[in-house]
Order: sequence, then structure tokens, then C-alpha cells
Amino acid sequence: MNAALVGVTGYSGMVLYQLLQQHPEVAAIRLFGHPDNSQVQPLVEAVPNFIGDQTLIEPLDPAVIMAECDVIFFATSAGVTTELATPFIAANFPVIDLSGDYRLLDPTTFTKWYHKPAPAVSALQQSHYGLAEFANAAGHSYIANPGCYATATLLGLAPLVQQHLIDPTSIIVDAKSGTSGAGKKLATSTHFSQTDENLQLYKVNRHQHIPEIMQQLKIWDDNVPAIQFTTTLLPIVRGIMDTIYAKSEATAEQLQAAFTATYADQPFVRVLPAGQLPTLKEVVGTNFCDLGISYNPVTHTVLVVSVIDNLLKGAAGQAIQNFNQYFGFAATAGLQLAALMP
Ligand SMILES: NC(=O)C1=CN([C@@H]2O[C@H](COP(=O)(O)OP(=O)(O)OC[C@H]3O[C@@H](n4cnc5c(N)ncnc54)[C@H](OP(=O)(O)O)[C@@H]3O)[C@@H](O)[C@H]2O)C=CC1
Ligand SMILES: CC(=O)N[C@@H](CCC(=O)OP(=O)(O)O)C(=O)O
Repeated sequence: MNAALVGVTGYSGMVLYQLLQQHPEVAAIRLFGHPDNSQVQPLVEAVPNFIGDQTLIEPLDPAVIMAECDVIFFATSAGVTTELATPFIAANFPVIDLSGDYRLLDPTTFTKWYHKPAPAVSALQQSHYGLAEFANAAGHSYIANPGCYATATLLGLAPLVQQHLIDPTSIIVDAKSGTSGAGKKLATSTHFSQTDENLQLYKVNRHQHIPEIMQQLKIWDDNVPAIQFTTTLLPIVRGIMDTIYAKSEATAEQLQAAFTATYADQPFVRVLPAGQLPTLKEVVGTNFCDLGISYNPVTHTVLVVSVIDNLLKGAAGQAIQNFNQYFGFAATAGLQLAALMP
């Protein structure tokens, strides 16, 4: 199996490259950069952390990739796959796209939330929303990997919404992320001086993951009208913690049982025992999503805490889950990772 990767110089691309290097089914990895840059560049020049790695970054050339590789991963900025993926889609060549370009099936919704033209409808119709625990990528050659916040939120809400255990009008998601979620480009809001010892809310009521989450929730229960979704930047590098609230008349035991049953056969979702809530350090460095559930009978409110590593379960790790599903490899192949300790 030969894999092509575009975007190794970005945060999720460099993590994906590390995962592909230790994947048991991957024989060779070819790295590709911008199509308009005709220069071949040594990887270590672009990303000095890869000390001793002799691999070159080549100019993107779809014909070369389709002739010499078996799959292409795009870990590229928003808008890039809309421009560059067309020849692969036309040829049904397997694409795993980490960006948001092909996640929203309705082009009008895409333009409203991303403020740019959507990919062609014919191409969108070929895309598969790869929330790995609830959709199997086998047979789908264009896989749109979910967003990081969307992954943490949907995994935290799935049992409640699918089993109608909450008031569908009452969902509130307080989502928080480390700075690597914003990618490598420096901005005033992600500058060390601004993030260190600080908390910043951003994109309030206009975050691009709101329509992506709603698209999936509506499939599970069309009675969910909207969600209140708020994002906060944390002064850490990796990790997402979602604190999710909803009104419920179920008992604590029913709620815990719903989560345990939903994820019983899922190797990457760990439902903590009743009374325990997860922390970021147990998932950072891994592909796990850890979920903790608590019920307040006084306010009739269920609290779900969902934690992931945004660059793994929220990006590169889930991309490998989709890769494994597409090619029929073991679900955990290439993903046996240990959390960073202490
Ligand atoms: N960071 C995260 O936690 C998550 C990110 N995502 C999504 O994954 C994608 C990558 O994110 P992230 O790694 O954070 O982003 P970065 O900004 O860190 O990296 C973007 C990468 O895309 C490359 N790139 C940009 N334009 C082109 C182009 N025209 N042709 C080829 N390569 C190009 C960049 O190359 P160069 O540096 O040479 O310009 C760089 O390697 C984004 O779409 C993001 O929304 C999804 C889930 C989580
Ligand atoms: C901290 C931070 O800025 N996080 C990013 C997460 C983006 C992401 O997951 O990517 P997509 O654009 O592919 O959905 C944000 O909130 O926009």
C-alpha cells in the first residue's frame, strides 16, 4: 500500500505522516506540496523536527499520484480540496480529506458558514461523512473526515439524541480547544502572549462546525431544531474538552446504560464508570474519545464531558480509522498509541 499525503508541513499533516510511518499496511509514503511550486523540497528543510528523514516533498501531480499510489490524504487548508480534488473524484480514486470542504452536503449551507463557493454538487454527492463510529467508509472513495469539535460533540451527544433521552430543544455545548486546532499560521489570538494565562471565546454563534453537527444530529433525530455551541481557546497546545448540557427526564442509570451500550464495541470510545469525568491528559497523544456522564436530578440536566486529542481523534487518527475501514484493515491498525504522561 502506497499512500500520498498533501500538507505534511501543517499540524494535522505532520501527525498523519507519523501515523502512516508506523502503519503496518503502509509500505511507502509520498509527500506532495503546492501544485504551482515546481521545486522538490527535502522534508527536513520544511519541517526540521523530522531530523534524519530523507523524504522529499514533490509538486502535486494527480497523474503521478494515481499511477503510483493507492490513496491520497489531503491535510490542507480550507478551500484547497475544492480546487485540487476534482481529478481524483472523477476517477473514483480514494481520497481522505481532513478539511471541511466536502462535509456539508448542502452547498447553500456551506457558502453561508464558510463564506466561499461550495464544491460542485455532483462532487458533494460522492462524499461520505466519515464519523468513524457511526459510518463505515468501505465503498466510499471520497471520505470527508469530520471536524475536531464536531467529533467530540457528536460522540458526546449520539446516545442521548439517537435514543431520545433528552429534550431536543435544550442542547448546550461549551467546547474548548488548544491552539493547535487553529493550525500553524500565527494569528494575534493564538500568539503566545495572548493565549498564555488567558481564555478567549471566539466565533460565538458562527462557528463552522455548527452546521456540520446539525447535519448529523438531524439524521439521528429530526426534532433537534438547533444547538447552542460556544468555543473557547485554551492556553494549551493539544486537546478538546466539550462540556455538554441538556434537559432530561431519564435516570442516571438509564443515561449511563445508553452510553455503555452505544460504545460497547468501539475500540476508540471509552465510557467512564458512573461518577467519573474525563480529563484531557488521558487522551492527548491517543486516538481515544473519553466520555463521562453525570445527572443532576434537581435541575433535570444531564452533563456529558467529551475529551479528544484534536490532532488525532479530531483529525489524523480518525483519518486512519477511515483508511482502515475503506481498505478493510483492522480497526486499530496504526493507532495503538499511548497518552503522554505525566
Ligand atoms: N488542526 C486541527 O486540530 C484540525 C484541522 N482540521 C483541518 O485539517 C486541515 C489542515 O489543518 P491544519 O493542519 O491545522 O492546518 P495548517 O495550517 O497547520 O496546515 C495547512 C497545510 O496545508 C498546506 N496547503 C495550503 N494550501 C495548499 C495548496 N494550495 N496546495 C497544497 N498544500 C497546501 C500547507 O502547506 P504550506 O505550509 O506549504 O503552505 C500546510 O501544509 C484544515 O482544513 C483544517 O481545517 C481538521 C480537524 C482538526
Ligand atoms: C482552536 C481553533 O481555532 N480551532 C479551529 C478548528 C478547526 C477545525 O477543526 O477544522 P475545520 O475547519 O476543518 O473544521 C476552529 O475553531 O476553527
